[in-house]
Amino acid sequence: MGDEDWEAEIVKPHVSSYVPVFEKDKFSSGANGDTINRTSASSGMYQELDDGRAQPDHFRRSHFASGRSLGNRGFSNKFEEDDTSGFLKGSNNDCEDNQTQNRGFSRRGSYQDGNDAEASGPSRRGGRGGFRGCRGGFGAGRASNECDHDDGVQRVGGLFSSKRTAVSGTDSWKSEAEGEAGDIQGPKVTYIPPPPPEDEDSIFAHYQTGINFDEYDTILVEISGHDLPPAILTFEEANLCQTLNNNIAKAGYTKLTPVQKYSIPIILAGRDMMACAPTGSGKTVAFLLPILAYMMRDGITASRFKELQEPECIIVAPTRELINQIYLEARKFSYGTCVRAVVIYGGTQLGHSIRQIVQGCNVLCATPGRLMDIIGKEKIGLKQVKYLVLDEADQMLDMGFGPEMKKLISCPGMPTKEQRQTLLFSATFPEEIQRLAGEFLKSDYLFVAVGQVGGACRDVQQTVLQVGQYSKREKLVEILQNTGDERTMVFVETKKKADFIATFLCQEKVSTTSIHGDREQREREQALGDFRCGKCPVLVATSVAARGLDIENVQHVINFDLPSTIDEYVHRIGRTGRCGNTGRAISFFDPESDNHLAQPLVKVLSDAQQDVPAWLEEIAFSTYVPGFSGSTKGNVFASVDTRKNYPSKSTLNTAGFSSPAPNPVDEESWD
Ligand SMILES: Nc1ncnc2c1ncn2[C@@H]1O[C@H](COP(=O)(O)OP(=O)(O)OP(=O)(O)O)[C@@H](O)[C@H]1O
Repeated sequence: MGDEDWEAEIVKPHVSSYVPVFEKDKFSSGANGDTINRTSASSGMYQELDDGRAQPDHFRRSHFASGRSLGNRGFSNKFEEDDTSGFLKGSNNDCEDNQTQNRGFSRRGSYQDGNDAEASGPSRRGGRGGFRGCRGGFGAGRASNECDHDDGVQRVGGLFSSKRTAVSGTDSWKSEAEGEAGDIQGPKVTYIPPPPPEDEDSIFAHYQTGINFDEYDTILVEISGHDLPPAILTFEEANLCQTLNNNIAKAGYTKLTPVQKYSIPIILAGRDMMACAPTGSGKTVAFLLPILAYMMRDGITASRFKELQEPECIIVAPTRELINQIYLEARKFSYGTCVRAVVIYGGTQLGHSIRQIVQGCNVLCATPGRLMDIIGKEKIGLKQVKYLVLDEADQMLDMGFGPEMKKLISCPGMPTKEQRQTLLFSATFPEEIQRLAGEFLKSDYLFVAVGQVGGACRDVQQTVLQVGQYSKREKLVEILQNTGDERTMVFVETKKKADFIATFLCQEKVSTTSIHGDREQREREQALGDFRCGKCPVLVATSVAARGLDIENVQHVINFDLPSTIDEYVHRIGRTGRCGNTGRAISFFDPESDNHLAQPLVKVLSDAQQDVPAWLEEIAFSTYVPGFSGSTKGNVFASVDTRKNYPSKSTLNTAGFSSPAPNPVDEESWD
């Protein structure tokens, strides 16, 4: 049975006016004649919204579970399953591929931008068949990822939703919001995210570094390029202004992480760079601090009286939640200064974004779609851009976002790469993407690799279990029974499956919420909030939550479905084991669909000194994967810098590294 059938089980396909799917105790899907029985406890999995759309009610009652009693576990008493499939069937019509999404209704009737796809159509399926698992496989990333291609339009089956949030009456930008949909027929997006708390305690709230924080010093760092500025070992050596130092102290930072030791002086020296460092090792601060330091040094101040706001720094990231998180970090470290950070992202009212900008904007944090919208509306000028930061840069440059990024750098007014500083950060950098980056970076950029390029965070204990797709739910419940109230992210392949698994877990009395691209922005933020605060200790997510999110106390990541690429695997499991804390990742490996990942998975596991199951090694060695050449053993770099003829230097980033790094001009000392 294909994914489409899987997804169909919770879908009332192509309904334009909602008929409760589980109106009767017994739902006959018709097409296949399979039946779903439900107990009264599971009644009303879907609720009708006042705009006629169906809403899975785990969203409403995701906190209903008193504790996490899983006593009622096992789903045989809930569903009658097809013996052979283990999955409930509905109509086969509702496959979630790009074509379908581009044309018609998804389950909730929301019309989905084809770009915002996970398991996106042909390329995704094709990826299963061919080799896409190895990092370095061009095009392996974006096509299978769910990100935020924001055009600001909430598409609802070609109809305007009747359920709208009121726009404030005296909204001078209302006309802009009206125009948000542009040429595309669709309702305007009116969601205005609540402002973040303003009190100092909230701004500087942070979590503790973990027991392995000092272990970062033992990671090998490799830098390549000419004229490397010396690394710094302490915050003091960065010579930041007093306000920044105060903010660093309030944030609870006492010691630099390796990527910070190298990136801060490189950026302060005005160099372009590409930095690859493990998930959770502090890349955000590595670029924010030197940028803010520059702004402080140059006396940059935000002015709400300027007609045209011209930010000095633009930061882009692939998802709304991630860019918001980066913004909160920027706000934290610019606290008490005259530098103003602003965040804009899709799924929110365009007028709101514009209002934020006109109040003064030095650091503009944006998702690509919203950024291009704002630029198109001439609400910001680009002439002053001194810093362009691409976080999750490999994703920002791949097939999905690459064209938009190219448009950005060729926008009228945007300084050329020679005139601006461009900074690329990620935990993964496939070689092909590194080559594409040349268009964005000055030719003498520096490449910093902390640990192995694309390697997994060593603080995550990785386990791979062989689980066929029909046993996955049972296994999931079994694992969650043992994790108690610990925060767990469960990654699945598709948006529909995310809904289904979340609903299923709610039925099993596990407080669960979900995040994926079919949910409205308000719901996404609510879900993340409920997960962060522990109200819902389980978050079922698609790849939209795979990268960058920094959530305290995520102890577990479960790959219910493995992703199509190894790079995404590395990002997903990196939601735990952050900042020196330890975490666990359990992945369900289904030999029916995941064999293409076996080789890169073995490599990632062994490089991170994790146990590699014998069965996985067997599959890896029996599966021919063209193009995969990575060693499966040893502590070698997979790839560092795709440029040839650039000197590189490896150094142990030890705590006892008490003098500045060797004179970088002395290239011989690098080898
Ligand atoms: N020097 C430091 N001391 C203490 N905590 C730090 C330090 N640097 C960063 N952190 C904290 O570590 C956490 C992870 O940082 P960050 O989100 O920047 O990681 P990242 O490398 O960007 O991860 P990812 O690859 O997943 O995006 C954050 O909570 C951040 O505040």
